Amino acid sequence: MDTYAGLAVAGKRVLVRSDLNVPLDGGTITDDGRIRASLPTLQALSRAGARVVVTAHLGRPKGAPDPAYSLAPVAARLSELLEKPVAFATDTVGPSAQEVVAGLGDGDVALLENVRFNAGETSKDDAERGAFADELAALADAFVSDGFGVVHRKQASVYDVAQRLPHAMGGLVSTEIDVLRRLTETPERPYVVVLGGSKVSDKLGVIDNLLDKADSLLIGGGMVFTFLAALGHEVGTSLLEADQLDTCRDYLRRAEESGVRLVLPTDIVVSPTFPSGPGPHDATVVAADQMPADQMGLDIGPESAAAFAAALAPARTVFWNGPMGVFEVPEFAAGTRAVAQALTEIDGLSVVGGGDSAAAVRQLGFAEDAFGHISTGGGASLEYLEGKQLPGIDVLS
Ligand SMILES: Nc1ncnc2c1ncn2[C@@H]1O[C@H](COP(=O)(O)OP(=O)(O)O)[C@@H](O)[C@H]1O
Ligand SMILES: O=C(OP(=O)(O)O)[C@H](O)COP(=O)(O)O
Repeated sequence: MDTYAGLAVAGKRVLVRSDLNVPLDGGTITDDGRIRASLPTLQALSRAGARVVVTAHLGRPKGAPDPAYSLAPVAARLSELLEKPVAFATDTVGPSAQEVVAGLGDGDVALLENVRFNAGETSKDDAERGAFADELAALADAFVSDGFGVVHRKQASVYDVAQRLPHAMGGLVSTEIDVLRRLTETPERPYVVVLGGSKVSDKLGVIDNLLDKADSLLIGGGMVFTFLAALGHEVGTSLLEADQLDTCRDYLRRAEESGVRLVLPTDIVVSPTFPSGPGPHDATVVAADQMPADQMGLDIGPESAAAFAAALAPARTVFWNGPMGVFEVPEFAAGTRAVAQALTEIDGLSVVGGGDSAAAVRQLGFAEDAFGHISTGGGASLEYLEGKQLPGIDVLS
């Protein structure tokens, strides 16, 4: 077979946008789930005789090279998992990329350096993004969009490049969409959505639409403190979106009016500083309306974890994005563990979405098949569930 999803790929240079945004500790990958999830598409293309050129991002560098966000460790892991060499270009579209792509034989795989080292990738200016997409497109004859975790981003390697090359949807994106569609069409009720994590400014907005769709919304992680502050409580040095207080008040009012349960934690695990380095770390449980001014909230407390588990027990459909606390550190992992455990016990469809949420359930020792589906995209899943148009999907049709 020399085609992939209807695209002629044999002997062609095929640019694949994957989401290889994995958690790193120093240069060590702490969870390679997203790399594993990218393999079937890359293997299928390679088997079909394509010259596979993978482009991806890591973290949020500021549009210029930054060694802390290099994809070099990812290239090494990708090579191990594919059991074949992966040529690594030390730039994204420059001389190294051009040389690496020119050196590929049929079936070979290369990875380009972090696409977000280029300001054009994430620019809001169409012309600047387009100019960078031109350079990316010049490296290939066709494009496969397989980075589900970024399909909600209107970025050059996701959106603009698809306008410049013959393109197809990758198998990972279509599998993810198939599962999520079940949650939007006829979710069995009660339908509970659990939100947490640290991308608060990105994800607070999704509550707007989810209030019309879910029966209960459970709020944990860094998302909590803007709500607590909106209720007039002290939140110390916790994550806070100070310009979203009115929005949170509006959500609380609408939830009350519409009968949707919007559940906030009643107790919080606090610490004087964000934990770094090996512990033990100072961790104290306080009431959510009595946080000390000089401490930060790093997990939901035990009473809240039990309440969240109880709210999840009758659910027939659950979507969860965003850890309940800084799960990477044992002192602040209990809330995330309790929610994960509750998801494994429901009688219905449980979906965990997001790079860190997926990493959390694996790191905390849960078997992947204990959940209905583990999605590689958190923000992307949430925006899909909201019913939003996703630029990276729309551009393919
Ligand atoms: N209270 C908190 N304060 C700061 N960071 C938090 C808090 N709770 C959770 N986090 C962090 O949120 C991160 C994951 O957030 P996010 O990227 O939104 O999730 P996902 O990748 O699953 O979509 C984790 O690294 C975790 O340590
Ligand atoms: O980690 C990701 O999303 P997620 O944390 O919502 O799962 C994706 O790689 C997208 O990254 P971005 O949110 O920096 O665009």
